[in-house]
Amino acid sequence: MSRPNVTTPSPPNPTGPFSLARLAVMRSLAVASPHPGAAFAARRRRLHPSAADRDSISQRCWRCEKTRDRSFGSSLRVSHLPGTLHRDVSKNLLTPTAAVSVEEAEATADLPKGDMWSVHKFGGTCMGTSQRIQNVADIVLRDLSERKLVVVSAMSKVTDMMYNLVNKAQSRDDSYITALDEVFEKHMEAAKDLLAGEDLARFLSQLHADISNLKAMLRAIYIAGHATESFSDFVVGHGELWSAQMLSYAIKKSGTPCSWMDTREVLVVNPSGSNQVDPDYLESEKRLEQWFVRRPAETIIATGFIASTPDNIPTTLKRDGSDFSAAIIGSLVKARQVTIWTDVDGVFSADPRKVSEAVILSTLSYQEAWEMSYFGANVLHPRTIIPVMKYNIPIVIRNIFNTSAPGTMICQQPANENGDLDACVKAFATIDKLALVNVEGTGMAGVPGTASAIFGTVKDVGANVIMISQASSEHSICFAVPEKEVASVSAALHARFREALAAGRLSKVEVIHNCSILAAVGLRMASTPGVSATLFDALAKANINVRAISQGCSEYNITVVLKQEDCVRALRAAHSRFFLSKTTLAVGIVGPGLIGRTLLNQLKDQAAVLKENLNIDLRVMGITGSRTMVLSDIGIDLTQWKEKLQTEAETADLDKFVHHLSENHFFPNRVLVDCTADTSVASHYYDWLKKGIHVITPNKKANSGPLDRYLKLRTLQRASYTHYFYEATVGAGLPIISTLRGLLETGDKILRIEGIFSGTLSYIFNNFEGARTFSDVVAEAKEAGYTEPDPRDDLSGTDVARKVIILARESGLRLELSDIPVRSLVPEALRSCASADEYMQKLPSFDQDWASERNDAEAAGEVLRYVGVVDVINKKGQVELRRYKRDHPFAQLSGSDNIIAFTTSRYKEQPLIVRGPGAGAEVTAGGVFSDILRLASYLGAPS
Ligand SMILES: NC(=O)c1ccc[n+]([C@@H]2O[C@H](COP(=O)([O-])OP(=O)(O)OC[C@H]3O[C@@H](n4cnc5c(N)ncnc54)[C@H](O)[C@@H]3O)[C@@H](O)[C@H]2O)c1
Ligand SMILES: N[C@@H](CCO)C(=O)O
Ligand code: NA
Repeated sequence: MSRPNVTTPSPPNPTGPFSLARLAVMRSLAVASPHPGAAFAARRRRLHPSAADRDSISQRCWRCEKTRDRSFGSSLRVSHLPGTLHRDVSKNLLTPTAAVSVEEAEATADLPKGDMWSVHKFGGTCMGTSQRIQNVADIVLRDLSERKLVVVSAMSKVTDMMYNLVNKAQSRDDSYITALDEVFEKHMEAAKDLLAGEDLARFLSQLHADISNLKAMLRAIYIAGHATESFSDFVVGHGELWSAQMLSYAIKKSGTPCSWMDTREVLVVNPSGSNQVDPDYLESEKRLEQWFVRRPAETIIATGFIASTPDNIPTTLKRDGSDFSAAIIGSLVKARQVTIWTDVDGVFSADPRKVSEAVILSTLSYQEAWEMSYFGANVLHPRTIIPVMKYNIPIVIRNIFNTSAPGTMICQQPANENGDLDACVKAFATIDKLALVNVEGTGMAGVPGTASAIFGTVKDVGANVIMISQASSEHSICFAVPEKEVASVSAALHARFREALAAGRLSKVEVIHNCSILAAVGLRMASTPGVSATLFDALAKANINVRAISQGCSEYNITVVLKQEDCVRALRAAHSRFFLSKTTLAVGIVGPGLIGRTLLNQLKDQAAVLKENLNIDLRVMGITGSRTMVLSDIGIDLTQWKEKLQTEAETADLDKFVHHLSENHFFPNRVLVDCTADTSVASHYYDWLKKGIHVITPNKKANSGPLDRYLKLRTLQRASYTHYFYEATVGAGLPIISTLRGLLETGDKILRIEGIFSGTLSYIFNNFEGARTFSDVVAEAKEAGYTEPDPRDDLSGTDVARKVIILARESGLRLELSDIPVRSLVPEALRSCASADEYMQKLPSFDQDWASERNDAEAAGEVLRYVGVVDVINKKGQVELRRYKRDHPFAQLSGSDNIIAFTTSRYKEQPLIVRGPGAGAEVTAGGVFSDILRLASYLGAPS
């Protein structure tokens, strides 16, 4: 395939189509001249190949790059890539020719993609300095596409500097002259850094010429005290002219042929009201074709932002104009891809300033990008998407400062491989500072024209309606408008409906201030059940009230209106539900003692597995002891929690701790794990549950405390969707509570629960043999971590009594702790010991008493066992030291084993027995951990 002729950048052309002189005539010719003005036409004639010239031109379609090396005038027709809708360039520009032969068509049908155009756009930041321009040149050179069209903005800040020149001149501030000097300096410095030799000389000569033209024009503006829009656009557009030329020289420097394009020669747009323009694609296409004939180049640097009217008056594409230029040009050349280079890694799933865990989206559909840009996500202006969408040209947003990031591709809907709900919602966005207007009344239902009257009134005050919702009962219609417009909207509605309000046909026109919108955006929400349920569930769990809802039947967007103060929390809750692991739990650990720290270590070891296998994301947001606490917004690094509790700790404050957890709605599900033995901590469960915080604990104090409190707690918990789990309070990790619940919930009748409920006392009596002393064995049990923080709680039987109470209440008995007769193993003399240590020190003096009690039992072929009984039939509980024959199951235990026998209607002859270690750090923490996972599963984690 032969190469087209390539032209070098055009020499400075002070009398070119958009010179100062030209601008002046253009205005006078504007109406008379239906085609590019006289100078442009002359230049075109000059550049247009004559028949003789054309003989030497390699004919090449400028879009699909099919090339024909034929002399002009011979049979020539270009075949185009399938599906690219290309027009035959030869038809438009060259002599009509015979149809292409079949062989020719076949030979050209499958041109590789790389043969097509790649369009890039580099914004002002990318073009900020000479070094950055060089970087842009390098990126362009690295793109191996055969044809490259690069759209550039002015160097950063230059557009503002240029507008400033105009403003100064028209307000007769003669500092415009020094300001223009600054513009000159900036470009001269950059060019000197970047270029050398002849290229530099050419550029500087052009720059000089442009600056002196601008000076004259600004002078005219200064004298007139006024600049028309086209004058202003003419001045401002120079930033792009200079940056495009500099880049094109920089690329040429590396030996790669390159042309620059003044897009005012090509892009034709019509003004279309409120600071917008509509491209004239047909005319632009025609002019682009002409441009290519004149300057067929492989790499073209085009000016962004600027264009001209059909009458060749310079204009701009307005806001985000360079993106728009790239999209229009991309669609004109049917580019393979349009890459928009910017300073972010791509489009985020939510505003990263509000959601620190927002992720970069790898793909977005055109519609999604469109929706996102509406919501102010700094993606692309919606109009940028329209031109490329028509031809399914992907737009890729990439970070010039991080070229390793793949960016976000905006393209036709990519396949949803796994049908996940989270693949349906692509992103979340919010709009603040809104007010809801609610028009309500019985006179609206079935009355055609009410909506029209309402919105006609809103239109008359020029307010922008952001969202509308009307339930099908038609008794009310509500809509959101910007807060700053609501006063006039409300006043206008009151005036418009004065009579209806007076007559009672309308009951109110109400304004709800301080609202925000949260929108979930995703093309695949359409026809996917469960998306809105998941969204609203996430909001409900975060305790967020929804004021209004709107979803169009296109289903690209679900919009909810909420209180502005809830908006960020709502955004985070929704985002984490869809974008983080399926079940995300914010955990607060109270009491990092033996059980608490063992649990933290287990969480640390298992977190990755849970995330990977069960989609459960556990984040420990805070750890508090009785003196210090450490808090985190995203989750404490569990490999370092101990150090953090020392180095980053603050004074413990349980209220603050709970507030931190409940107010952090980054994670919608929150659980407090009480690993203390503290009654006062347990007394907070009610409030925590009320706040929507789940509670998990091995602490027996709440369930064995005053009956009325216990009942209140259970009633609240049953009436809410908040969970309270306490498996480890009885038998540590053994499934005691869950077994009992299983029996009860399936309709079994509990008759009696009897067993050894104390790991400590089990250990003591299992090991209190031979020459061993009682006090030694107690010390061992304490050392092994079986005892309560104060071992007297075990020895006194209180711990067992608490467990008996817990099971009794679970079985429906309404007993108080004081209703349970308990045989205490703490000698009377030691009950008043001030501390556990003092008790442990004095204990040996009672070893002899214990030895004789044990010996008595042994002599009878029996062992001592400390048992608890829940007698459901007689509604009683009891805790005592009993003697059992050596062959009794209770006599067969070892270590800290618990054994619990459930005698029920179904398990009457043989009780259901659960046996195993019932105390100790690992098994207890494991029991607490499994409650956490039970909670996760209640909250929706997969089983
Ligand atoms: N050890 C076991 O085998 C076992 C088995 C089942 C249940 N339990 C229960 O587990 C809980 C913890 O037992 P442990 O052995 O880890 O006790 P521990 O004394 O080692 O730990 C308790 C921790 O809680 C802290 N704490 C106390 N009051 C606090 C408060 N108001 N605020 C914050 N922190 C406070 C303490 O400073 C300590 O760090 C107890 O309720 C116990 O009954 C223990
Ligand atoms: N101290 C208790 C811990 C388990 O609740 C025991 O020994 O059984
Ligand atoms: Na248990």
